[in-house]
Amino acid sequence: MYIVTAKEMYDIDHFAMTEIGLDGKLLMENAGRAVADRVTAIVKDTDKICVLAGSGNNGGDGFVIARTLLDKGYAVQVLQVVANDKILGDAYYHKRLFERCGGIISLFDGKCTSMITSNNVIIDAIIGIGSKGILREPLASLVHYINREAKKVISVDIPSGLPADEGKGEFISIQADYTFVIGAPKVSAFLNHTSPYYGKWEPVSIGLPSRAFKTNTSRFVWGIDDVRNSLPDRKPDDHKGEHGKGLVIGGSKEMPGALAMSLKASLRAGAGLITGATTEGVIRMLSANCIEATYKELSETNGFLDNRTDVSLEGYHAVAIGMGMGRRTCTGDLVRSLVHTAECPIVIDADGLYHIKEDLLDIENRRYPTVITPHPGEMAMLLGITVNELLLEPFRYSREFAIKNNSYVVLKGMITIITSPEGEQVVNMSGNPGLAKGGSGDVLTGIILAMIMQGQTIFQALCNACYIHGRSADELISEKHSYHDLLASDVIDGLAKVFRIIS
Ligand SMILES: NC(=O)C1=CN([C@@H]2O[C@H](COP(=O)(O)OP(=O)(O)OC[C@H]3O[C@@H](n4cnc5c(N)ncnc54)[C@H](O)[C@@H]3O)[C@@H](O)[C@H]2O)[C@@H](O)CC1
Ligand SMILES: [K+]
Repeated sequence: MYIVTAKEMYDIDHFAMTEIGLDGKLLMENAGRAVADRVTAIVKDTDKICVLAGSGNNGGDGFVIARTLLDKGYAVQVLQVVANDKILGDAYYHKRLFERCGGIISLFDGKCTSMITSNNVIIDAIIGIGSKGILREPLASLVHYINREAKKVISVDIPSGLPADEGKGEFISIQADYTFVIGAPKVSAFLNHTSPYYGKWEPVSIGLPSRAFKTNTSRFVWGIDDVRNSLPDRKPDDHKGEHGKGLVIGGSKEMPGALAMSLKASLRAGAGLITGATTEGVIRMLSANCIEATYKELSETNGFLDNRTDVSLEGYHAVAIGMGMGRRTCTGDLVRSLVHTAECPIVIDADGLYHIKEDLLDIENRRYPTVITPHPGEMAMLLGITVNELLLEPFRYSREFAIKNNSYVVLKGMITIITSPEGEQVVNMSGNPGLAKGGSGDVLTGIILAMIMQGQTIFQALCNACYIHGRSADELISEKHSYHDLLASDVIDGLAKVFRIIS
């Protein structure tokens, strides 16, 4: 499933019409019918439906929906929210079809709000992705009224007034209960501040060819089929070396568990051999608990790693660094020197991110893949901006950082955005609020480390790791756990089921 900006969606429509030859009226017919089909699944035969139709093609979709529902026997009428002379082109064509089928259209006079209260389902086809700036009057007041009074609101393509793109914090929008997105979800369906306006959303296909999407966008949602297609099988004659020898560097006297979580997750996610490099004290605590890992003792100052040991990375296929190591200056020296010298992929997480902020050039100049896995607070810290600024435009900030610093960025959050150094972006939607706990990130880093040693591309490995991590939490919530009690270590145990589902 692709994710589009408004411009990309217009380019896709344009491509379908000019390069493929699909007629705009046909696309509108397909859109309206597909939405009407979904509407019939969520309304009752006895419901009274009011379609609000605006001036553009979104309004045109509304006329098709109204005609289709009328034909199916539903009590449906249209409230046209703009003057007659504003309905033009394909929308006018479909308005006429609706009228000729016996459809009734009322004109919104700025007051006739009884249409909203006397119908129990509102279909919002006021404005789609053509919305510019903040909604003007009288539509702004109408939207406020609907949000206050309407019973069930179903938006067509996007809640009217909501921006399709990121970077816009001020708007007046319909609060939908359901949104049927036309062709592909828009970027705003994935942002913290705009996604709640969609209610439950679902894409509907209108016959736009996949060539049109491939040509015009490079952003998509990673799903289980993508995992199945890219995760390499384990062959009967494989040996442990073929599944990667990974090194996890982290831990301190204050946070020994973070390292344990990454080690165990990495082993459960299929790594061949995993070594934990940490302080003597942490090794003593963990070794009985995580017996499948091996350990390497590093030098320390008062229980925190320092840079006095000469850490050899010879023979390791990938390294993860940062979890539970703390923010002592001596530890920072170790992180920066390893990032500088490691001749293999390196995953930097948690306090490791804090330490690299001082010298991002170390990352930019690396000749081997670098993966950073920040949550929004860490990403904002790396960028020198506020979390609110980041969350207003997470796709743009991630892409700019990844390209500028030649690194893969896994920006964790309600949804996770994975960006390659070339700017390709994937969204992972598995996972749930039960993951908002200490240790979840350490588990994800462990899974990432394992995945990047399994012979997929680094980008696929990151997408698969995020999907698998979130899916484990989803399976656990659907069975025996709740958002409240789920622990990071449960997510490690849940991996067994996810791998069985995938294979
Ligand atoms: N081939 C296509 O382009 C297709 C488009 N489709 C639909 O068409 C929509 C896009 O259509 P349009 O580009 O015509 O645009 P819209 O229908 O989204 O809205 C454009 C209209 O809204 C008005 N408007 C914009 N900003 C406003 C504001 N702040 N306050 C008040 N009025 C404002 C404009 O004056 C314009 O008349 C999509 O969202 C989708 O629903 C579908 O029918 C499928 C095919
Ligand atoms: K709409």
